Amino acid sequence: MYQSPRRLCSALLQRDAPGLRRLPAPRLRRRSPPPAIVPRPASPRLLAAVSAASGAARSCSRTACSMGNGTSRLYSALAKTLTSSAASQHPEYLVSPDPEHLEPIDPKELLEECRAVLHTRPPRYQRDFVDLRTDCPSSHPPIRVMQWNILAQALGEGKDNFVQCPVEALRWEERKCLILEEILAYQPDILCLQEVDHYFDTFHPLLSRLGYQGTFFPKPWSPCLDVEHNNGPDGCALFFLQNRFKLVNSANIRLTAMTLKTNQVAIAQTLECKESGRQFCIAVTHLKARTGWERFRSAQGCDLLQNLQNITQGAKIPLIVCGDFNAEPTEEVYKHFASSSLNLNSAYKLLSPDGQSEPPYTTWKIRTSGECRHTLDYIWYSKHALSVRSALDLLTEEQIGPNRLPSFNYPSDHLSLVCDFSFNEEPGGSL
Ligand SMILES: NC(=O)C1=CN([C@@H]2O[C@H](COP(=O)(O)OP(=O)(O)OC[C@H]3O[C@@H](n4cnc5c(N)ncnc54)[C@H](OP(=O)(O)O)[C@@H]3O)[C@@H](O)[C@H]2O)C=CC1
Ligand SMILES: [Mg+2]
Repeated sequence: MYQSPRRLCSALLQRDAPGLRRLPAPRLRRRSPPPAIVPRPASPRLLAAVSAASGAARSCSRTACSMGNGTSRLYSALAKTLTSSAASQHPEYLVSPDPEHLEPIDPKELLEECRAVLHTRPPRYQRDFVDLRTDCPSSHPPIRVMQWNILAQALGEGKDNFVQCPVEALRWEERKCLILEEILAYQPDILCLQEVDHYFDTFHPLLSRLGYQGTFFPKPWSPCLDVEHNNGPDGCALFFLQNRFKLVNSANIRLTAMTLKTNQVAIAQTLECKESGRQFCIAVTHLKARTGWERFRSAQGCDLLQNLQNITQGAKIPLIVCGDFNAEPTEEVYKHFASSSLNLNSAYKLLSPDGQSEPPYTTWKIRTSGECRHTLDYIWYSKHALSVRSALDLLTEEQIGPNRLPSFNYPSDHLSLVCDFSFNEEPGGSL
């Protein structure tokens, strides 16, 4: 019998964890790329669970481990016992446990449990933070932002055609742990995700119990819904740590293109830092994919910029925009963002020697049509109000490997981007 979901839930039942505790900080370095690996040590007391999970995983057929089973159903069952009877009238993917009724999870414990589930996988690669500090002393801790298209489970299994990726590498019960491991390794204060099709059964309950407040906005006609055994629509999700920020306002935006409503969405939230009292706006989006849709993406980008102009009161409130723009830096939508009156810069350009070039790739996969290596994901920020203190380096080509992504040791076809921001000292013009 497949037992790993039950073992994973053991952290959920813990009663003595005081909330999110910082794990040892990842190493910081200055522009030196040793391709190190991070072993996944299994603690002795977890060995029984590890062997049960791996044995079950080995014997689990693709059908038996399809989306929405195991942990998903367990969480949904839990939710139905904890929330009002009205919840049971909704489809399974809309049922969410009430975090008020759930105990906090110790992130170290959850990380250990993820690593136990993943112990048969190849080791995780080390990525280092590159120190980008200029002369911006700040008395407050930085704000760590993670941008990541995590790959919708339904699209990965049913539509994306990653021809070099074995189906076993995509099994949700393990891929979920790879995603959580990445989040727990970098401990972002703010998490901006695309292609989330396990919000209600996985990310919302778990991240709530790690201290995050979450918002989800599904695509109106998610392509996930075309896939058999799907787990509901995919969409954008935004999480922030409740002990660091207070929500001031929140907007779910359905993007338009030339006045037409489109299938793409964004979430924009104004947050107030509890330490400094300073406000900023954080937005997440996922623009229309595929070649031939460049003008459509450009129009969606213009609509998003217009919305953000209003929300930031004409750039008075500092802004961070995370997204899978599905556009190379040569595209019109990129140019709109780079030249907007919102005064934005793209954080990952700062990793280049001259600070002017985007990285060579943020997604790398092999489809039936061939190899697709592109820079599509960005973290934009108000350059007058914010500074990037450090950024997480990308995986190297050697680390990504010949079969590209996703793989047994990386769960998505897109790399996560992570930056530490601080407010510039002069408050003139910013709230
Ligand atoms: N019922 C209805 O009336 C409607 C239904 N739909 C459904 O939505 C789908 C399109 O939705 P839309 O939001 O425009 O989707 P997009 O074209 O934006 O792509 C959807 C997803 O497919 C991935 N993708 C990109 N390129 C490829 C590729 N070459 N092969 C496989 N997957 C790829 C994208 O991933 P990434 O971003 O990582 O590249 C993205 O997450 C339709 O196929 C239909 O199923 C849409 C509108 C109306
Ligand atoms: Mg995709």
